[in-house]
Amino acid sequence: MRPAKDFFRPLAVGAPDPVHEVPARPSRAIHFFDPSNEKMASKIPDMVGPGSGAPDVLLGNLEDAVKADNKEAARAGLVRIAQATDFGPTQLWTRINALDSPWVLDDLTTLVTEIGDKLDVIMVPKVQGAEDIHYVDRLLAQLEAKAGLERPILVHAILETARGVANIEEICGASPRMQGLSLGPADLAADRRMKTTRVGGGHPGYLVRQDPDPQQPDKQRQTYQQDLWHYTIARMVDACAMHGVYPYYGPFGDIADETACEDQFRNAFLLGCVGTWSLHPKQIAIANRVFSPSVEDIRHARRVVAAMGDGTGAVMLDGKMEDDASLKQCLVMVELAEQLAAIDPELRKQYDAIEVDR
Ligand SMILES: CC(=O)SCCNC(=O)CCNC(=O)[C@H](O)C(C)(C)COP(=O)(O)OP(=O)(O)OC[C@H]1O[C@@H](n2cnc3c(N)ncnc32)[C@H](O)[C@@H]1OP(=O)(O)O
Ligand SMILES: O=CC(=O)O
Ligand SMILES: [Mg+2]
Repeated sequence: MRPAKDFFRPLAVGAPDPVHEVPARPSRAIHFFDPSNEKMASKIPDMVGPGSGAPDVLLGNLEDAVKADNKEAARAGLVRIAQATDFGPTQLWTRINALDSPWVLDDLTTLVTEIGDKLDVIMVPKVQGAEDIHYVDRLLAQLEAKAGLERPILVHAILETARGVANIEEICGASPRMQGLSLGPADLAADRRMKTTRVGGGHPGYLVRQDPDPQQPDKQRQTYQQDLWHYTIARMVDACAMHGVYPYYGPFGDIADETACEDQFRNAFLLGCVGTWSLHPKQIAIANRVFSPSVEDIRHARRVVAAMGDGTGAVMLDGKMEDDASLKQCLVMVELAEQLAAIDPELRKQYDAIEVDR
């Protein structure tokens, strides 16, 4: 661990100063694309915001899902797209190859020196502990200095190994570059020897069953499917909140099952995640819908804010007690709505039309 006095010092001479607080930029949908897939790549310039259908983040993926033979083409494709595109309010992220792969060094050196001024966040897969973040941190500082960048590129870790989960707090606090964490349910399931073969989502076998009725022992008992990812997401949310970084759900691989995708995203939103991945264009609308507070929630939150006056004491609203703590819950919603309204004109219209009565 670096001592506190050195934590915010640049790790290379000439590198930009680290940020002291991670900027709270909306990132409801982190939309993955394969820059080596020409058809997919050709759609990216038209997916840039502002606009309600746009993802908040476009992510050029270089790791899993890109064929080994296409790794170099993907890297070069991302450089081409980034140089040719004005991303406006949309963030540009990339997912580099794993730190033990033969491609990652070239990913970092090429991307930072060629398009470092366009890249907001680098997603690092299969992070095992703080040592992985320290490696990337120093290398990025050296490359930023070489490229003459004026702002630091942030780092996002994917949580997809048991060791990564065990080291979650030290990963979140490893560097001022840490922007957030995503759940990697496919790799994590494999690493933990879980028995689901799905990419995210539930499993019908993971359930609890209603107790037997002693009066009717043969009666069919209700079962309730449980969320396989609850424990991991809850840990992520706490570790991220503790370190002032942001938690995200990850991939939902059953592209056809939009209902279950929405449910999984909503569970993550309710628990504290700020966004999720979108693998297919139709998942963008789901993510944008789920990770934007509803008009009803914002109306209620604003009513509580208005009713609470100076923010202390207790009041009754619609038969329910509101106080300093519930006011803080409501302010989380109101602040998120303000950030989203700044980049999403349709949401702004909806939130602006809310009338607040006592
Ligand atoms: C476990 C993990 O690591 S998850 C993260 C890694 N995985 C990924 O990044 C996967 C990204 N997504 C994909 O590769 C694809 O969406 C697939 C393979 C899931 C499905 O692809 P397809 O079968 O081509 O989907 P589909 O036929 O519905 O595509 C419809 C259109 O959307 C385009 N499209 C599909 N996915 C994307 C995307 N992610 N971004 C932009 N456009 C896309 C297709 O090119 C197609 O264009 P067309 O209408 O001009 O023909
Ligand atoms: O990279 C994502 C995963 O689920 O694995
Ligand atoms: Mg993975």
